[in-house]
Amino acid sequence: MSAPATRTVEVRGEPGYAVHVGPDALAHLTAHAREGRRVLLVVQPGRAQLAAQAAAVLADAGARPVVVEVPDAEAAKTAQVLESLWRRLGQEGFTRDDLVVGVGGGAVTDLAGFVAATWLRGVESVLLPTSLLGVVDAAVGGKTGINTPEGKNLVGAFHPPRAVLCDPAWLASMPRADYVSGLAEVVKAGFIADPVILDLVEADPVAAGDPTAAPGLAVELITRAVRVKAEVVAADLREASLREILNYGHTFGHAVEQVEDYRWRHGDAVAVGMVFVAELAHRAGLVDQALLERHRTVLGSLGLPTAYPGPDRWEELRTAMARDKKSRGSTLRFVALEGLASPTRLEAPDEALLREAYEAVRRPR
Ligand SMILES: NC(=O)c1ccc[n+]([C@@H]2O[C@H](COP(=O)([O-])OP(=O)(O)OC[C@H]3O[C@@H](n4cnc5c(N)ncnc54)[C@H](O)[C@@H]3O)[C@@H](O)[C@H]2O)c1
Ligand SMILES: O=C(O)C(=O)C[C@@H](O)[C@H](O)[C@H](O)COP(=O)(O)O
Ligand SMILES: [Zn+2]
Repeated sequence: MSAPATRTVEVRGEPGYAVHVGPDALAHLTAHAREGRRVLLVVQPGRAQLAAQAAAVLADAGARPVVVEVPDAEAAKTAQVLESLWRRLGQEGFTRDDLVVGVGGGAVTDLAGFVAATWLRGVESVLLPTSLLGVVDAAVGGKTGINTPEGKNLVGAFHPPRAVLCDPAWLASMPRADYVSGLAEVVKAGFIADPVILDLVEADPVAAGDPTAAPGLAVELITRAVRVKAEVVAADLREASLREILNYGHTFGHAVEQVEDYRWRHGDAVAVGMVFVAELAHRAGLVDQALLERHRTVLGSLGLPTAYPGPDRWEELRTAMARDKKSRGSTLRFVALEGLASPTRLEAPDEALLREAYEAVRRPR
């Protein structure tokens, strides 16, 4: 089977940047290596081989790479880890001309991006996402940050990278459940803006869930989702309004993650969140029965959860939703659809409808 060609999605901005997806992605790192340029590679455990390849590309072009491994997953997104990276940059004498490169999943690209945003009030970053969620979501769009004991992503900055590079072959080692969870964000892009994504998944959900067996489909789905995000963040980097559509399914999804003490995968929670808000929008007269059911069939065909059964946790979920970043005062605000690829806001929905939507996602189908 021949490897798919590398595709490039441009993210417009000042400055803009490119997202390269395909087998030649790593070669684009050379464009960011200058003679003598110091480069801090912030690396997730397990990604040392890729980091070594990236360091070699940089060194061959005359740059001076420094490789630092950070703790795995959310343990990387702490003030302590951030401080240790600032100290290292100081010890190595990094200046404003130098570069930070993140190698790993979304946790590391968030951290590396925030180190770059804060060192000397901002140096350049290049991100090498190695998870599906990383390439279609976390690494693109300029949101960087860390967690505090009070919650996720509470400290951060908008600091777009200078490039995002991903060879889908890097994703092959991902556990299947994590890959499928990342597909929830791809499906989200389908519902809010690009229905071809839904058609592709519906045509062959097995292939869509297997980047090794179907690398061409993986590149197609990834670049389509990246294009949706690129268009949105180019128009509204700081989430003044339009960018909120990327939060489709996240109001209920974030609440499930919180109530479940973050034991649920993010994409799994977003999948149930999309079904919840589709149920809500259906009851509000915005979404017809066919579009509602399409949520269940597309997500379910990939093996994503479409229900949140179990004991009644409505009060906890309702409280968690009120703390959503999109809330204003005590008013709940949802991103909903008023038709396929036609996102809108659903503000202060009737409490009875909210409860009905919850009961609908409590019942497994
Ligand atoms: N900035 C944004 O806009 C944005 C958007 C979405 C998510 N995020 C953030 O991204 C993070 C979630 O990203 P994630 O799902 O990539 O999680 P993650 O970075 O924690 O990675 C999940 C696990 O997968 C492993 N992993 C990574 N690449 C792998 C590979 N190729 N093979 C095998 N294992 C691999 C990691 O080591 C980790 O154990 C969260 O912190 C979230 O807040 C940010
Ligand atoms: O990039 C965005 O904007 C998003 O909303 C993308 C989401 O999929 C993602 O989960 C993001 O981390 C949510 O951001 P946050 O503002 O809730 O931290
Ligand atoms: Zn998300």
